[in-house]
Amino acid sequence: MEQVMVEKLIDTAIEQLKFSYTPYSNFKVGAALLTKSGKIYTGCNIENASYTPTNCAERTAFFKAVSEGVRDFQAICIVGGKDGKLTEYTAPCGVCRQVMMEFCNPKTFQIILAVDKERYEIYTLEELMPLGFGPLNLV
Ligand SMILES: O=c1ccn([C@H]2C[C@H](O)[C@@H](CO)O2)c(=O)[nH]1
Ligand SMILES: [Zn+2]
Repeated sequence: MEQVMVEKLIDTAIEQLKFSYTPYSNFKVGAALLTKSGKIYTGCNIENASYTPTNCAERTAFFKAVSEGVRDFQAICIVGGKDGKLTEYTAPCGVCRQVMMEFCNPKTFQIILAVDKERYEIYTLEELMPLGFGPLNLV
């Protein structure tokens, strides 16, 4: 992916931190999900007083896209930190990795973990979900 697109995804993910609803953990996460046609779906984490209904930023972005009929995913950028302070990489939780397995090609889907535009790492889904279980296993 071109550097300019990586930077746009990082900026977009950081912008979402302001929408993050986290009265319980104060851990704010933002996501920017890029489709193959170049559209970006955004997401933030949304917590709940009953805790388990909490939705991660990544799944918010995926479900927004899928609910609009869009499933041609290319990459996702994730940023996060306590009180919204970005000091370390925030990697997707296991549930979000499983949702990615449902809709993305593990060999090509790119996961960008970022702190800022100068500090980021890019992984494939396969690297973060080795031996994952997905739709092809049911064929
Ligand atoms: O990759 C991650 C990891 C955690 N969270 C959220 C869930 C919860 O609101 C808070 C603390 O786990 O961070 C995400 O949105 N994405
Ligand atoms: Zn998650």
